[in-house]
Amino acid sequence: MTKITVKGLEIGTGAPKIIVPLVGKTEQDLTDEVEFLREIDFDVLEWRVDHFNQVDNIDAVKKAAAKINAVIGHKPILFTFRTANEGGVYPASTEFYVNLNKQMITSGLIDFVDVEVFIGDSYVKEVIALAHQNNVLVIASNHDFDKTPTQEDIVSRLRKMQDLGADIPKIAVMPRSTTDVLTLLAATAEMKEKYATKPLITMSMAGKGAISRVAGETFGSDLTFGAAKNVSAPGQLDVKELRNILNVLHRSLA
Ligand SMILES: O=C1C[C@@](O)(C(=O)O)C[C@@H](O)[C@@H]1O
Repeated sequence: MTKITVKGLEIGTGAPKIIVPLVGKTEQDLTDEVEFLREIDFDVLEWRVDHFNQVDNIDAVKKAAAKINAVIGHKPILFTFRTANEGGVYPASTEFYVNLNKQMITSGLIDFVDVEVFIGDSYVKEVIALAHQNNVLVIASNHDFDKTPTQEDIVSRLRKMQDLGADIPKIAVMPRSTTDVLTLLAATAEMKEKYATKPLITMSMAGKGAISRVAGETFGSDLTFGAAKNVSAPGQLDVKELRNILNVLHRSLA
């Protein structure tokens, strides 16, 4: 498995790295949240731009990204527009989505971009190619807020992302039962042991799935999302507690 190093952060070795989402609505909210994050121990910042009230104004998006970068730019920054189909808050066309991502990829302000794999293979390939030309890494993603697909289906989605050229495949699914949580963990382990050539991110959401957000080093998920101020999905743990649990588990595995 290849590890990835971004801004000195090694992904794919040791305890899972922590991504903290930023979900401010206004430029002021974002500024306040980012200031607050200065003092927080985390590894990657995710800007969930679909929450931003000026997301339809590319100049405003770039201006906000520059402000975020000025404060947190020593850490990797992940730019994510989550579509409404997959749990985001701003309904947008595919053209809007692709254009926004392309504009940000060439802005020099981000390290990672999140691309939803089911937006269409040709769009995904186009965005990945542009990202790689601009030294931006791609997290390909898929979210099911309703259910947990079968183990086979989860593995096949992760493999598809990897085959399309993503640097990190990611899937988030909703459990309806404890067995669903096991399905996600089993799919993660299968992907990791049999197919993965890249770091992975997987999680089972909500309270029932929270165990999957701390168990990545055992099962094969290399990054995990934790909340500093606000959660961006159900089941995210407090970032400080999350770091403690990850470290405790890491020590037991060493
Ligand atoms: O894809 C993900 C994972 C996530 O949905 C979670 O369950 O932690 C949170 C989102 O902000 C992020 O983009």
